[in-house]
Amino acid sequence: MTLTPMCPCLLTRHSPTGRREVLLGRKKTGFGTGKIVGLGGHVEPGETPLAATVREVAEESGIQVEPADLREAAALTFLFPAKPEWDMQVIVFVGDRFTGEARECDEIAPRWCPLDDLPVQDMWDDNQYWLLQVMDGPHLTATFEFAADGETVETSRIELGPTGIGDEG
Ligand SMILES: Nc1ncnc2c1[nH]c(=O)n2[C@H]1C[C@H](O)[C@@H](COP(=O)(O)OP(=O)(O)OP(=O)(O)O)O1
Repeated sequence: MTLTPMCPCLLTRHSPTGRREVLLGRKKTGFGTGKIVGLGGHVEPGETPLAATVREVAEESGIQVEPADLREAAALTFLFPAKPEWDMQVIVFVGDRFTGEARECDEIAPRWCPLDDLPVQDMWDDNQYWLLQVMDGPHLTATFEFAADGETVETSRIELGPTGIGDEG
């Protein structure tokens, strides 16, 4: 089984009215075009998931984040039995310290979304099972298996607890 390593990042802030928001973005190109996802992307060969996250956030939004200001929040496996070439190993990082204003690029249109009103209908189905849990909770390790439509989570296996998987590069 080959799992493509990916690294979505969830940056948060408080709006002027005190609402907590997370930086997501609508994908304009490539895999998952049209979906709203965390900023991030592929971990390149020889790169750690943390370094890839810092690089992808800067490339996709112009926002600068220091590695020390990110926390590994989850290690997720996405399995697509009907499309195994889509299988992924995803390390999710979260953080609330960064500099710069998010700007749109060719790949993605970033937008701040209230955590209490996420655009779930436009997000990957798996997000409903883990995204809010990882914002403040303990490290999460989980596997999601998608149905033949490539869209719907058919089974999920969630276990709590640190794994350290993101440190391995
Ligand atoms: N199922 C699911 N749940 C949550 N998040 C995601 C998925 N599938 C996903 O692809 N994602 C996330 C992971 C990444 O943050 C983005 C997709 O990144 P992508 O744009 O494909 O990666 P890049 O490396 O930027 O792309 P290219 O430059 O190679 O085109 O969505």
